[in-house]
Formats: sequence, C-alpha cells, structure tokens
Amino acid sequence: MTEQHSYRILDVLIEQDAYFAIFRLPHETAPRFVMQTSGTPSILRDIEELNEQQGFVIAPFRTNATSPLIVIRPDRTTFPEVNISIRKDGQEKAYLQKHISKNKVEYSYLFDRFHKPLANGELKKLVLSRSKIIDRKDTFSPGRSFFNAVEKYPHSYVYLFHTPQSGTWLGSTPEILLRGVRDEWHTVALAGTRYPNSGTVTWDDKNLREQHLVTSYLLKQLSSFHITPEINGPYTIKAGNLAHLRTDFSFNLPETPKPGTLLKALHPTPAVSGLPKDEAYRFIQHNEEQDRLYYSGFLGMLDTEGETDIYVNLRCMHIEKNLLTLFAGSGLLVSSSLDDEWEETEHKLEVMLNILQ
Ligand SMILES: C=C(O[C@@H]1C=C(C(=O)O)C=C[C@H]1O)C(=O)O
Repeated sequence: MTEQHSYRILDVLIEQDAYFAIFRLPHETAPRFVMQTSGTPSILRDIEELNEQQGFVIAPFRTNATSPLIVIRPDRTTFPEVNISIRKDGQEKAYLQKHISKNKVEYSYLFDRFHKPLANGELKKLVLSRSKIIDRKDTFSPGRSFFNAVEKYPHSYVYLFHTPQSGTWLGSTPEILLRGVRDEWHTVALAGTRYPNSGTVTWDDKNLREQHLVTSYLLKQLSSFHITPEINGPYTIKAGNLAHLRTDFSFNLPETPKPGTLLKALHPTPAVSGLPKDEAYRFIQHNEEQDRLYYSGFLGMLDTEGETDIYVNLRCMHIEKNLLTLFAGSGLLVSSSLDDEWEETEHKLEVMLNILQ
C-alpha cells in the first residue's frame, strides 16, 4: 500500500465519522492503528474508571459535556479497505490566521493576570496556553499531515484520532505520562524549554527550577502510593525544533494502584497546569479565556495485558471542517518574562505549522 493510499484512507475514515486512532511511537517506523467497528466508544466520567478499561484513551484537560473522556475499543488493528475516490482539489487558498487567535497584546493581559498570583506568592507555577486559529485550505489532508509529522518528528509520539464525540486531533508530543509493560512502569518530568539553532543547550535557573518543581511533584504523587522510583536525569532531549529538560522515573507497579488510579493522581502535572495542583487548575479554568478541550489532556493505548503508552497531548491541533486550531503553552514562574514566554509558545506552535503542507 502506498503512503498516498494510506493517507486517503485516513481522510475517508474521518469523513465517515469512524472511531479510530493511528499513532507512531518514538523511534518506531511503522504506525499502529486501532479502530472500533461496532457500538460506540465508552464515555467515562472519571479518570479512575480507566481501571476497568482497555483501549485507546482520549482524555481532555478537564472532563465536561463538550470534551468527554473516551476509550476506543480496538476491534481491529489493521487498516480497513475503504472506497477511495480521487479527490478533486479545490482552489488553493492560503492558510490565514484568524483574528480570534490571541495577539501579543491580548496575550500580555493574560500574562499579567497569571503573573500576579505568582508574584504575591499564592501560586508557585502556572502554565498559560493560547491557540492559533487558521483557515483550513481545501487541499489540506489530515492523513498527509500525519505522515509528514511521522517523518519530521522521529523522537516524538505522533498521532491522529477521530471520534464524533472528540472531533479530529493531530499532534506530535514529546511527553510521556505513563508507560508500562507487565510490572515495569515509567513516567517523566518534562519541563524547561529552549530552541537551539545548533550546538549544546544551556539551562538557566528559571528552566532548572521549572524542571525541579515537576520532578518533586511526581515524586510526591508516586510516594503517596509507597512507590519509590529509580530516577535518571535531568538531561536534555530534542523534540523537533525544541529542546527540553527531562527526568525519568522507573518503578514496579504490582497489583495496586491500577493505572487509572495512578493517571488520576498524575494528571494534570505542573508541566501543563501548575502548583499547588488544585488551586492552579481552578485558576486556569477561571482565567485562561479558552477551553483547552483535549490539548494538555492525555491519550494513547491502555493495555495492561500488553503495552501501555500514554502521552500528554501537546504540540497538537483540533481539525474542523473549515478551521485548524493549534495549541501551545508554557510554564510561568515569578521570574518569567512576557517576551520569552510568548516566543516559546511561537516556537511550540511551529511544530504543527511545519507539517501542514
Ligand atoms: C505546555 C506545553 O509544553 C510543556 C511545557 C514546557 C515548559 O514550559 O517548558 C515544556 C514541555 C511541556 O511539558 C506545550 O507544548 O504546550
């Protein structure tokens, strides 16, 4: 099967409103595919209900009626044959950035609003995110963009999924939330961002502190289950045009906690939300002025009999009939500067912008 044939199949599955996900794990060559062929996917109210589930999980940042927590049952794991007609490409139109996207002036108001509780010591860290909305070209193909990302981002988890409940999402994320085979499990603290042109990356105090906050949080959550992980890091990793600081946590997971319970304890980590956990999560809900939907939620296969690979949903876009909404955020500390954080989100948005053609 040619790549062009594969991407047309993916586009047709989206047009047919199928329940499917295709994903490529870091450093693997072949993407894996899952599709539910009968009934409707499970809709869950609470992350802990994942303890009773196996399948492809799609969890929003915040579960609500518009963004439910979904599990696709993997009825089939090979590409289906679908009737593909050759698409007549319409008139070319340029990708246009819509006014609804926050410009730097509007972003600066939100930056000030987020900085206040950091400056007065109420909160230690807050992740401020924004989105960029662009017109979808007639020639845009989600399937082709997925394969572009597979090629361009070998170190990331690249995915495309569709369900009628979530809509269509595509992304290329570097951040593992929970990975496990048998009783060997892993999670990762990924925080601190640079955009090096070349050579070695150096890390300032702000980035080291951000990384330290996420590491301490993960240790605390794991130790609440009496898990003492083996720790490796922090070290520098590449993710497309960006570099991050990463610390690995490896541990045994006997009978309990089950993965759903652990995911509930981990999500949302301060890499995407903030500290203290509950206060930061509430602050974002009331002040960010956008619904993050599935951005900064988590996704991937949950299969306790086989292999579990759950990633944080970053460097992603929501694909609609006429619009593409790209998301990016960055972690603010009291020492953050407006220009640096804006620039960081610009670089993060490029991850999706670079695969649109
Ligand atoms: C929030 C995002 O990325 C997260 C935030 C980072 C940071 O602030 O340094 C780094 C990696 C991710 O954990 C994003 O890509 O939107």
